[in-house]
Amino acid sequence: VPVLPDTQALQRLDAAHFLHPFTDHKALAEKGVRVMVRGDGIYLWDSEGRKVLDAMSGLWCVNVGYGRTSITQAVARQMDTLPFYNSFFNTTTIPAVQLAAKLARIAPDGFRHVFFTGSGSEANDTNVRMVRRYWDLQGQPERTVIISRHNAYHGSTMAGASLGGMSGMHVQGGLPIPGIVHINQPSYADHGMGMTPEEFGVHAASWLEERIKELGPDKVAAFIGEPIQGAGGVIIPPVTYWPEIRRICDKYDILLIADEVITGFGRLGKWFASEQFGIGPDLITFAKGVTSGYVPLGGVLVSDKVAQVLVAGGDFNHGFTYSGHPVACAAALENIRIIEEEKLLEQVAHDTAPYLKARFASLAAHPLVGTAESCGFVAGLNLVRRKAGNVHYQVKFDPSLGVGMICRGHMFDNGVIMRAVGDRMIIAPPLVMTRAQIDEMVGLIRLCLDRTLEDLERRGWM
Ligand SMILES: Cc1ncc(COP(=O)(O)O)c(CNc2cccc(C(=O)O)c2)c1O
Repeated sequence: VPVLPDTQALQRLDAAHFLHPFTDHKALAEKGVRVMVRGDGIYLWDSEGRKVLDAMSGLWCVNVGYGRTSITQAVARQMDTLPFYNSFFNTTTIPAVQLAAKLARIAPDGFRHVFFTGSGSEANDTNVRMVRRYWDLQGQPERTVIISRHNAYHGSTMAGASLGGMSGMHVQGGLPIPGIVHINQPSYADHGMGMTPEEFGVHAASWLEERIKELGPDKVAAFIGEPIQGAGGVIIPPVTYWPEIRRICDKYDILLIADEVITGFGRLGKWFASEQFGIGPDLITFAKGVTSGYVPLGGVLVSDKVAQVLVAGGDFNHGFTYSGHPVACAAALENIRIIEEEKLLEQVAHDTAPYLKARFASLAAHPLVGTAESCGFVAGLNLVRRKAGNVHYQVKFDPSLGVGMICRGHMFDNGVIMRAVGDRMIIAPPLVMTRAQIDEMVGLIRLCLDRTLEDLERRGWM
């Protein structure tokens, strides 16, 4: 039996030296950080030997599951041969070339070029500079504004956080940077009262046209959106939304960026979600699932429409030390090979995502659950004080009660990891999950919902 590390010693060192992302460090130091030690398949073990089902795939990213030694071997081989070389100054490396060619093959039609970065945020920063360069080369340099949505998540760099619509991020650091504006999000539950979902999808897309007219079409460079909003709480737009967005972008000749950092690489049963949502993007952001998180990698798939202008325009003065990092690209190549060899796209699309949909939807019967929806291997439910057949008449908890975080605490204590966004509980499980494991996960979630209900009743909040 492996010797368990000294958790307390690690917690003390962590509290003394490690500034975590999006974290209240005083609160964390009091509670003590949880030290994750090992992963295998869909399970994780912490430094106390506790096993937990990782229904969040790390951070939406471990698509092929933990413990893939073939990725380890591919990475080790590349590290032994050439651990790093850059793609500046007319040089390249074999894995970077092979991955670029592979991505061109699996990308939607009309995408034959890729710009590599180290993360999704850097990929969205690349998008901002690329679309502005595109319009400059097109003789319309005043087209600089990018429109995004409230409650979107596009990263944490200055441009990534500005493209995002999280007010809690904007108030820290004087964001958004100039030239980035937001329209409302296509959340039927929050804004669709009195309309059918289909009517609402068209209505929500009309907010884009309104904003374009306000700004002046000749000032707008691009619109960016996640096919489904992830970190915003799994907001699945009505089917009429994206085709209408595409129509409006075409009408005003505005570039369309699909941020597929979460939805890419099989999470919705296809390499990319853009096709099934009818987005027809000009640029596609990717990261996370491209390597299943084993090594950091991100990038932008660039359509022929944009690439030909960029290539004809001479130097594009942008890029990063790790753009096309050979070890990250080697990890991605093996990750993609696993997805292909195990036919994970087909398995998710035709077997396990439909199964997950039915099992997850059964949670809507729970007294605490308002709605429970899924799209591929992303799913979200909302915790409500009073259920109602119509989502607009459900009674929410006072957000200050932090019911979502209470529920998440019960999840971890009972061996499953879910993400809480306000009072919405989210899963994005590894694509390798079997039907039996889906049953196990949904059973654990139901148990935790019961524990949460008991907890809230004890507090007198129901
Ligand atoms: C759609 C989207 N776009 C860009 C990014 C930024 O990628 P990087 O983090 O690699 O720079 C993301 C990342 N998404 C993300 C990152 C961190 C936390 C959570 C959460 O749900 O708590 C979500 C994302 O979800």
